[in-house]
Formats: sequence, structure tokens, C-alpha cells
Amino acid sequence: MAGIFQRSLRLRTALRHLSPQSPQSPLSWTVTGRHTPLDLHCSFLPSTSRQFAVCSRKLHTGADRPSPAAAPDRLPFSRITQEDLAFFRKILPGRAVTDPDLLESSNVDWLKSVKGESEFTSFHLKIYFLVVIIFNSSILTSSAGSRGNTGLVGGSVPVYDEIILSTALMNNILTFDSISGILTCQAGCVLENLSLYLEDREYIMPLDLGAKGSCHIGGNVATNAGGLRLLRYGSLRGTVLGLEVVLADGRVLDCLATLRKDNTGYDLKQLFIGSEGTLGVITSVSILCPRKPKSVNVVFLGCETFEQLLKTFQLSRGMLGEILSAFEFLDSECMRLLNTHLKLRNPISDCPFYVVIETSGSDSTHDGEKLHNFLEEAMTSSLVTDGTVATEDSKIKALWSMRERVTEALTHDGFTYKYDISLPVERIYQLVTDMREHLGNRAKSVVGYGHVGDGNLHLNVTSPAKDPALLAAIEPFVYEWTASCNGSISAEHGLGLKKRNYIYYSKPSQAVALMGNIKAMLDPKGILNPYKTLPDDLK
Ligand SMILES: O=C(O)CC[C@@H](O)C(=O)O
Ligand SMILES: [Zn+2]
Repeated sequence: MAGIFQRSLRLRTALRHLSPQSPQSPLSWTVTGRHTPLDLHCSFLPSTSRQFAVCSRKLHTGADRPSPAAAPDRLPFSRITQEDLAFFRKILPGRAVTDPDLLESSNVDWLKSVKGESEFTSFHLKIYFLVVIIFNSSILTSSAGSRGNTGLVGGSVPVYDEIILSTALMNNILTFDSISGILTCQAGCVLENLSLYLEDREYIMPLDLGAKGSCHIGGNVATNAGGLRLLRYGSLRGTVLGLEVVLADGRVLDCLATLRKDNTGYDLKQLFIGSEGTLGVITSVSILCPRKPKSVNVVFLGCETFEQLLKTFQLSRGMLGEILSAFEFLDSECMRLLNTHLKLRNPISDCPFYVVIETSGSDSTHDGEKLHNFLEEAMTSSLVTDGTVATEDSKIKALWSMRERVTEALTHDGFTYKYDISLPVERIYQLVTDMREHLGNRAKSVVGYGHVGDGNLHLNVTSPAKDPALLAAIEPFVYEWTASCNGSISAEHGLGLKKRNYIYYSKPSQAVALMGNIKAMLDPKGILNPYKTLPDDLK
């Protein structure tokens, strides 16, 4: 009883802080795009073309199910020779990299779950053109089409000996219009650097991710990354206004428009958003940025049941309205991992579920009043049992880290099987409960967290080491469960290498076949990020 009293006292104290008064080659040519001295990096040399056949719908179940991380056999691409390397080094001194240490980190994703054997990485787009035009038979795994190795589905790493093309040196901001809020920049700009640039000008990026310190905007766009602000600002499919893309045959497609409205025919840029580098190399991006909110509040709340959490979500939508900018959750298992592995202390008392709510608005008094009323209602109707509020930057960051660092905590718990599922929001936690029951004591931890506001669950299962038997118990169970609710097996992480063969759980065969036709048209030799996104049976 005393505990409950203290808890509500804490929330009431927090509410008081929110009182309306408180503020709160031998060639010497250079290829350039319209806006961009094209300056990337790449890898190589196939000899045959790929055909993309139409196939019928097939749900992978049981014995015919390929292992998610398994790659098909190496396609008959040419292998890079010492002569090729010498040639590239001569024409691009310092930009053609074969340093084993650098290659080591470029060949493996940050989860250390997919490892390629590329022997060559380049920081110059000329190599790309050389490979395409001179050898006319190249293959590349493009960091431009990934997230600087911060991806979670093995989309950004080579599978075999593909040349790695990096956009890291293409990191210039090209233009920023302070009236419209439209930013154009090169693909290798780090998301956090763009955010800092914009904040100085009273704007923000419309997306925010845990990996912001290292991921590139080109990769964000290529994977259609979702993140923590999607609830408020929508997906990159809405905020990206234009792209410059280098196609598989070396042509530069200039769709770098900076217009809010443009209904002149097909919206080609959409093909490249979310294509994971399989249709072209994104070299520049224009993006619509929101104004920097003048007042930001973050609350961390505890709920006894997921049903109460959903009611809290409904209440927040009704009472916070236009200032609601994020509604995220984590379960008590996530909290245990944060405590154990990262020594992060729970800012409130122990609860089965935790919620991070962010409000962003233009008037701290108005926002504070709204938040105050919402919290009072949530508490008096017993939807939340405990909570704390932050208005200062350092506390806001601390509360956000309870949600943002779950992925990191999981990496310390053991080998992690990751699922990124879209479902009708009222079903999202049922999958976690069913998975726990289904796996019994075969898993070390089964945790659920994610973006409630977007109906996006991150279901993660850990085991002390890689465990094929555990994997066989998780899949196809998780995919069948998802398909039975008409959900998506990849809400925001993409398909990459790991999930490509499960696409049929979320897309009809006609749609997949059409994707194959588009791939065949734009990249007839299949040189762009091979073995990714499209299922093996589309070869
Ligand atoms: O690690 C994961 O499964 C999710 C990562 C990311 O999408 C997040 O929302 O934190
Ligand atoms: Zn996420």
C-alpha cells in the first residue's frame, strides 16, 4: 500500500513539475551528377546475366524452408585479380582499399551474424563506372544501399567477394532552404550530423534512430528506415522529395526534386526507397524537414497489463492530439536485460510493461497543461501505476536510452534471433506471449518492445549460442502467426539476406514476380547487391 502511495506520489510530483508555469584505370574521365561530384566506393566482376522468372505463390514451410541466413550458391561473377587491383590503385590512389582491418569491419554486420569475404573496397564512384562500363560485368554490395553496416537483416554486407562501394566520403550538405525546410545532401551524411546541422537552424530530421551516430542518410532511404518519430512525421516514402541515383548501367538518374507536389507521371524515386541497394546506388537525397519543436517532454510510465498500455495509447492520442510525437514500449524482460547488461537503473518501480511517450510542440505552457491532464487521467483511471516526467535534455536522453538501448542490451545476452513484425496494434504483444509459451525453456530470453504507435513489434529471442534447433522452433512459427493476422514479416528493417525467402508470407506471388521484372529491367545482370531482398526462387 505504501508502495502504491509512493508511486503515485512520484507521479504527482512529476505532474507538479509540469505545472503550466514551468517552461520548458587508365581513364582520366570524371563522371559527375548534377549536384554531386560522385565520389563513392565499390566491388565486382560478373560474367553472366540473371533472368528473373515469374513464379507462383509459395509459402515456405517445413522441409522446403531455406535457412534465413543461408545464401544461395555464389553466382558466376568474375573474381577480382591482382592486376585489377593494381589498375584501380593506379587510377584512384588511396581510394581503392584492400587493407585487411578495414575489410574485416566492412565484411561483417554489426551483429556479427553475416560475414562476407570481399577483398576490395573503394571510396570512389569512378570505380563503379569503370566496372560497369569497361568490364561491363560488375557486382557490388553497396554501403550506399545499406545503413553503414548498422542494418539488422544482413543487407549491407557482402555474401561472397563482392566489391564494397562506400558513400562515406560523400558527406556534404548541398542546400538547405530555411523557408520550406527542404534539405538536399549527399548519401554518406551521417544522420546525427544532419540533425545537428538542422537543429542550429531551428529544424530537425523527420527520422530518428538508435543508430543515428553511424548510419548514413543514403542507407536510411535505401532501407526505408522507420525509427522513433514515424508516428508523428510519417515514413521516408512521404518525407523524401527527391533522389539522385546511379543505375546499374552507369547512368545517373536525376530525380532530385525539391517540390512538395509533383504529379508528372510515375514517382520513380519510390522504387529506390526501401530497395536495399538492389536497383541503384543512391547518391543524393532531398528531404522535407519539420521545424524544431520549442517544447519537448518525455514521460516514462509503467502499466500492469498490455491492455492497459493500449488504453493508455488511445487516451494519449485523444488527449495529447497533435503534440504526441512518440509512443514506444518495452516489457519487463527488456528492463531486466537493461539492468543486467548495461547497468541502467529502472527510473520507476517494477512493472510488466513500460511506455515512453514524447510530446513535441510549440508552446511549453500549452503542452505542459495537456500532458498534465493526460497523466492525471491515466493515473486516476489506473491505466498507469507509476511514472516519471522529463523536461530537461539530460533526463530526456536518460529516459529515451531505456528504449533505445534495448538492442544493445540484447547483444550482451547471447545470440539474438530478431523479428520485426507489423501487426494490428491490439495483437502485437500476443505474439510475444505465444512465442514464450511455444518455446518453453528452449530460449534464454524472449522479449518484446517497439513502436506501439506504428503497430510495429520487435520480438527478439536469445540463446547462449547460435542454436539451429531453436531457430527451427521459432521459424516458420513466427511467420505463420504473422501471416494469419495479415501482418508484415518486416515492418522497417527490410529483407536483406536473412528474410528474403520469407517474402511470400507478406506479399502475393504476383507482386514478387513484378518486383523480379523491375529488377531485371533496372539491373539485368544482377550486379547490384546480389543475394538480397528478392527470394532465391526468382533467379
Ligand atoms: O533490435 C531490434 O530488433 C530493433 C532495432 C530498432 O528498430 C529499434 O526500434 O530499436
Ligand atoms: Zn524499430
